[in-house]
Amino acid sequence: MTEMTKTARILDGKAAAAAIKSELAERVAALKAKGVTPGIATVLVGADPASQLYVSMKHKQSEEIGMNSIQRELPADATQAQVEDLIDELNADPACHGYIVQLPLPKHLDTDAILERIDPAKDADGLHPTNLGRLVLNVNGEITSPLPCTPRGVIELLERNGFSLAGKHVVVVGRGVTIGRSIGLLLTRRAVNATVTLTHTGTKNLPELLRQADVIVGAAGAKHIVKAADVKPGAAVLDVGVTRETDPETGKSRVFGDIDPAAAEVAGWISPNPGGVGPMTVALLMTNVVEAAERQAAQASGPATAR
Ligand SMILES: Nc1nc(=O)c2c([nH]1)NC[C@@H]1CN(c3ccc(C(=O)N[C@@H](CCC(=O)O)C(=O)O)cc3)C=[N+]21
Repeated sequence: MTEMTKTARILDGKAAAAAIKSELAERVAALKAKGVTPGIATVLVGADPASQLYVSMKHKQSEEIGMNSIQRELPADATQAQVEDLIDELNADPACHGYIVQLPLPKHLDTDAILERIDPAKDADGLHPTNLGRLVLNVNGEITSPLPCTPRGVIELLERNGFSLAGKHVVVVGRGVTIGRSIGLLLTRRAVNATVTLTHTGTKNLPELLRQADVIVGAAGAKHIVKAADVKPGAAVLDVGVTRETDPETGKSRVFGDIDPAAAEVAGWISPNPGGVGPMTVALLMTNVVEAAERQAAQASGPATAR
């Protein structure tokens, strides 16, 4: 008797992100031909090394596809008023078509007030209350406002690998705004047509629900909360969770996902972490800004009658 170890196909986020970036490079070139260089900005408050790394990644990749990148920094002890002045400045800057405020912000700042101050048309994260509200209200029509990046990245990663979500049951683990709470708004739109169950660390019958899933999105930030035994054979499993632990013996920091690695032997598809949804988030962040620039350019040259 031969023992076969099945291995899931990889949802390669780096490859899908590279494809998106080459498409974006063409759209950037088309905008430049019309005299518009799409500009992305980041606001970093303080000098957290992980945040600095993430921000520099975003600038490097934006410049690679021909975008203009604007890097703004404030000291860790910046006041609420200083951050809000910078937001007002970027809102008014025609060279900045979209931007993010890198999270988390220092604890003394009112994060919600800062995020709500961003011009919704320039909201590169797609998480401004106005943009989330538009998603809630518009189930059928075309959406002409920025969309949440990571949820959009998850959907693009599946679709670009030939995985159709129509009619599928997606079980999402995690209720944070960046993924858990917002991804259902995209997945249940008629254009995608998936069915969504939103679960979290307080869900009592989580294994039972997971076993019914055609797609599992692990975004609770709870180490290995999704066990191999809870994955339906052939299901697509996407790992978006990040849990950092310091090894007490070596003192080294290690990163764990929400998915038990043994799930790869049961799943049909698996997105690695790193190399999965992370690169997609950056690609969709840039997509939001290019789309914002396209809309702002169209408005500037549009008919003068409609008001
Ligand atoms: N306003 C705001 N918007 C964000 O989108 C946002 C944020 N704040 N704060 C922090 C988190 C984290 N985040 C990541 C994006 C890409 C990778 C990524 O590409 N990771 C690589 C590995 C990169 C590496 O560590 O070398 C990967 O998964 O393969 C990771 C994390 C965006 N965030």
